[in-house]
Amino acid sequence: MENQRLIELMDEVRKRKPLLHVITNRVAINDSANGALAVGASPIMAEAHEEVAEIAAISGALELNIGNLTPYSIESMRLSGRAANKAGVPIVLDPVGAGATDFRLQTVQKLLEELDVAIIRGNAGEIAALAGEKWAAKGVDAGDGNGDVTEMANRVALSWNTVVAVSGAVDTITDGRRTYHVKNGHPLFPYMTGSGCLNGVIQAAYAAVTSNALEASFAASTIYALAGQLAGEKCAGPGSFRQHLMDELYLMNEEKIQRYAAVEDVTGL
Ligand SMILES: Nc1ncnc2c1ncn2[C@@H]1O[C@H](COP(=O)(O)OP(=O)(O)O)[C@@H](O)[C@H]1O
Ligand SMILES: Cc1ncsc1CCOP(=O)(O)O
Ligand SMILES: [Mg+2]
Repeated sequence: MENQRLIELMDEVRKRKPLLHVITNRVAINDSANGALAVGASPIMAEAHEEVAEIAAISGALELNIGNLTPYSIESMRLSGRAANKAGVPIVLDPVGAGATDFRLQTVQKLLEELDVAIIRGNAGEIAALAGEKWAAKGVDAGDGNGDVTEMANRVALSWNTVVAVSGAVDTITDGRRTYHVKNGHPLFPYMTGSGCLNGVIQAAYAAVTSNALEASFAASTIYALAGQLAGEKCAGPGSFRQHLMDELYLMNEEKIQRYAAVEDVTGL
């Protein structure tokens, strides 16, 4: 995918300011809302059963994040997800900690069976859990494993007919046929809790402006990782990284993308 297309999509998000319906965990909720605003989207965090279907149906995209699951929030996800599917609103799912407990994994599998999900975004441990691979995930963190991340991502994408974005030092984005790597990023990212969750919200912002989920996910992954890279170069530790990340998302522009985006089409390699 050409850098020019990334830039067009970035401009489109800023121009259209899509409404994003986000159901997320209480750790990441504030940074997720601020990051959505920084890229030009308009977030609403809502999980009351009385209103979620209505909000999902009028949104540009719906993001479901299972970081703090409760029976109540699971029902919020089902109700909003069904309304989104009915209205043709794309859904992004972040399977936070899917490798940590059976409850999380089973909830994700049930959501995927019931809903048509455009993008699954997770770290390697979470995608390995969905692929049924052995992997030493560590709570909500990626942990360690020997599996081939690209192969696992392709498999998960094909089984659920979706796009999979695996984050890490290198991000892998695939629909099971075409696969991209994004090499931007910064080692401070894993020190900011909720940075993966915010990535998911930005995937939703881009999914709201194109019906091509693969290009949405690739653009969101690249712009987010690059913003983090530029933020990391300006700061000393996790506290100021968070502030600089918000600034760099807001300040992202054509020149930075043309100069620094480190992406590769690895299809068939
Ligand atoms: N070691 C790393 N080096 C550079 N960038 C990273 C590294 N780990 C994660 N990232 C970046 O951090 C962002 C959040 O991803 P990640 O930390 O994997 O999510 P999660 O918080 O869900 O585990 C992604 O954009 C990814 O590119
Ligand atoms: C620490 C924690 N515990 C439950 S959700 C959560 C946040 C996880 O965020 P991320 O996946 O973005 O690191
Ligand atoms: Mg995560």
